[in-house]
Amino acid sequence: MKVTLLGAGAWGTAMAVQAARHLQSGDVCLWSRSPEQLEVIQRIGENAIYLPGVQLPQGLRLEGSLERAIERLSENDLLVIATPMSGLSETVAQVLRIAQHPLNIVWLCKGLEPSTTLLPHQVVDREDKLHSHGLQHAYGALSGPSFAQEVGNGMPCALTIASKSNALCDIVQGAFHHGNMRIYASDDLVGVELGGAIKNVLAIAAGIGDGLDLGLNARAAVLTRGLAEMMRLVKAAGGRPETCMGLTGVGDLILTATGDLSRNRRVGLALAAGKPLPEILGNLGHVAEGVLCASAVGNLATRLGVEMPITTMMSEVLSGKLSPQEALKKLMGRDPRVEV
Ligand SMILES: NC(=O)C1=CN([C@@H]2O[C@H](COP(=O)(O)OP(=O)(O)OC[C@H]3O[C@@H](n4cnc5c(N)ncnc54)[C@H](O)[C@@H]3O)[C@@H](O)[C@H]2O)C=CC1
Ligand SMILES: O=C(CO)COP(=O)(O)O
Repeated sequence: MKVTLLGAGAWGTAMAVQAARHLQSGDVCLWSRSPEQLEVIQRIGENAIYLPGVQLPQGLRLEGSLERAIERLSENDLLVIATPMSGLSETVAQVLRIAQHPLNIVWLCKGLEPSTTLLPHQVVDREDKLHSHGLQHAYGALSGPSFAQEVGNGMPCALTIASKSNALCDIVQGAFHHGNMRIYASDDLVGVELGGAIKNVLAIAAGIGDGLDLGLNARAAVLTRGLAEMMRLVKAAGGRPETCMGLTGVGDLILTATGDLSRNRRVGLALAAGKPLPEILGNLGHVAEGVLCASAVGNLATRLGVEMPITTMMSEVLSGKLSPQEALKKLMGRDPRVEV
């Protein structure tokens, strides 16, 4: 089997390394839009900017031509889009324009499209209608609790592939389920993708709480009530609330909200320390998807008539309308209610 990954950030690189650990030399290809980045990776054998300290396997092929990266794949191979959410629509459109036969396509990004509040699979659907010129591609979202650095270092990890196509789930398992990685299958795209988007916003909230020294009780309250918000929105959007109890919901929420490797949690910690958001994002050097999708999650919730107080407060903090302290006061000042 051949695998091509598009996007050589932290996660694309780590997943390329994971696939290359057991596939044949030359079967895994990592594409980057930046020739300068590829030249450095080639020279030092490491993606030092995005995934420092992880030696890339000799057999991992680096590619600067998008056409070559796509055209090497047959109908039984796998294409992985590893860009942030902001690059998904443009990248999938390019792929569909180049494709000469049906492809198996999965994406790794977590978030919503800010201007439309569409989930990743809905963005892909839209692009498919515009650019697939009659080819029937198979699509899916691969998500779950996974810090790139740990996967790059070969540490144990479990993920979920969500797709309507069982054949695609098998292909994804064939590419990544080996060694220290397990891949579970699901058909709940809405539940899997909304969990991945919302947990990033909640990780910012948990980071703010920890940065303000609000204590472990507060952290448990944010995670539990945040999970309730996630389940409500998933249900209203047509997904299965029980998906939120799995890897891509509570699993990823625990990881991201409590693990200091999380970029989203680190944004929250820095906001609590009073740093301005542009400075925080400038220093991060990576994407923090929760910052970009908090207001889209809030807008979707409003449209579907779902109450999401923690998410809404995060959106107000991130847009500069409220300070973290003011948001806390508002949350704690809410009227008592039944726990649902
Ligand atoms: N880093 C992690 O541990 C994990 C990240 N993810 C998700 O994967 C996605 C990517 O995250 P990271 O790799 O960590 O981000 P990153 O910030 O480390 O790297 C992003 C990469 O994407 C490239 N890129 C951005 N826009 C692009 C476009 N339009 N076309 C081509 N390349 C483009 C950038 O040049 C950069 O190389 C995010 O949605 C993130 O939430 C999911 C699981 C784990
Ligand atoms: O999605 C992730 C872990 O599953 C990575 O989280 P951050 O983007 O917050 O680092």
